[in-house]
Amino acid sequence: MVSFTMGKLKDFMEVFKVKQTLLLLITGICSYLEGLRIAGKPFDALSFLAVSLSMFLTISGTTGVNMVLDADIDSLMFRTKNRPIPMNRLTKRETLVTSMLLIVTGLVCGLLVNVYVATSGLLGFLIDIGVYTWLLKRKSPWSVVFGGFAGGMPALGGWAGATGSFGLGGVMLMLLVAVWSSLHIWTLATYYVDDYRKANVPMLPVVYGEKRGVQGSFLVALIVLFISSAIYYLGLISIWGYVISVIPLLLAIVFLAMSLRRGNYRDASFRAFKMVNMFMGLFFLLLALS
Ligand code: HEM
Ligand SMILES: CC(C)=CCC/C(C)=C/CC/C(C)=C/COP(=O)(O)OP(=O)(O)O
Repeated sequence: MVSFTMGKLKDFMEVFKVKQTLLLLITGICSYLEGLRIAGKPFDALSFLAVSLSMFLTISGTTGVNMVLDADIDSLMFRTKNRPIPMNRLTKRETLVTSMLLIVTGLVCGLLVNVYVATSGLLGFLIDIGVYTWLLKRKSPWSVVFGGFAGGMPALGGWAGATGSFGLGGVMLMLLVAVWSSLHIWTLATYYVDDYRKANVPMLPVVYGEKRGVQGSFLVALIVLFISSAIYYLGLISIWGYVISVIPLLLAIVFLAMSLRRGNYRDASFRAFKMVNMFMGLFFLLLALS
């Protein structure tokens, strides 16, 4: 019985995409801490716990619903074919029921803090599942430009949990993550372009080619650099926090620019993917520490 439960737990951890959920949670928690600093409010353990739990549960549940809806695509792609649902280690039904329970519990936790935290959680779910997964992912190369705003919701909700409203700082941090999401996925999709093509997912590099995938990533990386600079000028992150976190982003920009001359689009995109994830984690951790 115990091994069965441990096995199920491991499968649910995979369905909830632990690494992605963790970085999303980091953006939300660090926005919360920065919001407290800017608002001059004291740290309140109960509020912090409720906001963190709300985000963890809604993000995990949303990812689980995405996995249920994408199970057919996942079974066709090398990168995702061994996931729990395509491998019949979890049923769609148990995954959907568990995910929806997590989302509802997460939204209630959010409401315990304020309506803004709950609203950002609900928007994250609706944009990820409604706009990205259901409406656009199988139809448009621009799906992630809109779906990325789901990724920005934890940052917005964290800020609102601390300050009591969606302030300029929260909107700027949300925008950073939302725009960064296109860079995050287009670098990955350029590396896995054959996989996405096999599954008929019209990601940018599938529709317009790998070079366009790199060009799109390069352009978005410059926009992310601009938004991160604006956040620095708003006084939300210190100069050393900004400089340290921007280094991997600049490296990604160099990798992408060089590949436009050398033609090694895939491996440059994969290296850029790792760099831009490092940028995101560093930026938010140093935002909260500075
Ligand atoms: C529409 C927005 C997004 C899409 C479509 C997306 C998609 C993906 C995909 C396809 C992967 C690879 C997963 C795998 O191979 O198992 C991934 C990994 C990941 N994502 Fe996202 N993601 C999005 C937003 C975000 C956001 C906003 C964050 C964090 C702020 C994030 C953090 C991560 C992390 C940390 C990983 C693991 C990276 C690694 O394996 O090194 N993602 N994402
Ligand atoms: C507050 C709240 C609920 C926010 C939601 C945050 C969130 C889960 C963002 C991730 C966005 C997303 C669509 C990832 C899955 O992409 P994919 O299906 O293309 O990835 P895959 O190919 O690896 O399955």
